[in-house]
Amino acid sequence: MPVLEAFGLAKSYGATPVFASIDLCLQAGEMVALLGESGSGKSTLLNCLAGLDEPSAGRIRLASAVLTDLNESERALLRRQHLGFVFQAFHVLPHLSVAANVGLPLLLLKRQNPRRVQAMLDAVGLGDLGARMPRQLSGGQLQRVAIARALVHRPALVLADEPTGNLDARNAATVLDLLLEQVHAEGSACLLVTHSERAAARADRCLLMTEQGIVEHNVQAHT
Ligand SMILES: Nc1ncnc2c1ncn2[C@@H]1O[C@H](COP(=O)(O)OP(=O)(O)OP(=O)(O)O)[C@@H](O)[C@H]1O
Repeated sequence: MPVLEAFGLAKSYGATPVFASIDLCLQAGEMVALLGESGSGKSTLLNCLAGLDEPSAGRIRLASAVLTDLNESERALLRRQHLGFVFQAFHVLPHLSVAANVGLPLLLLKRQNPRRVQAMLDAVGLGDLGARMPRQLSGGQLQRVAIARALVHRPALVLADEPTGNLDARNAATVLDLLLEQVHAEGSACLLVTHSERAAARADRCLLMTEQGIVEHNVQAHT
């Protein structure tokens, strides 16, 4: 069964439509890139899929729950259990150590597990840096912390919004490869919003947001 299914999603602000006729299906363990012009509604769609915003029409099923039938507190619980997030601006908490940041989703679920935290730190190449504070890390390292945190609780779905937007080309490639590797290893699905065809080419498949809805998109592979 797919991890995420959306049917006929539409979103308007007042009389202004942002998107319409969005159908989407993500399987476990696949990273799907979502491209689209600025303002086409990619971030708004991610917010709807995360249950942070409500679509004007349509239905979303996430991890066998119908998200669009849930109230706000039920959506918050579903988000905590089944979603991981990676943002452009890292969103690592500055007053917590690297290990505490990675362990936060487990703490919130009352499933603390230092061995799992260490395994995720090892997986993203930060095995020796768990005791450091975020200010002692580079941008590329901070995004690796965010990837470890997004996956530590084995979420069904990871939503990544421009995760390499603040990184140089070399760090961007490393971070994307790590995200892809971890998504494959952990069996989560990942929706990667990006402006970069180069980033999109690293995903398992690529979609394009258009005024007619979402369509499959072929990207040229670059290194
Ligand atoms: N709260 C809001 N109220 C009214 N309009 C909004 C609101 N949030 C977003 N919009 C509008 O919805 C449209 C889509 O915005 P969104 O940020 O989802 O696009 P995007 O594809 O993610 O853009 P970018 O690639 O530039 O980040 C834009 O025209 C934006 O101005």
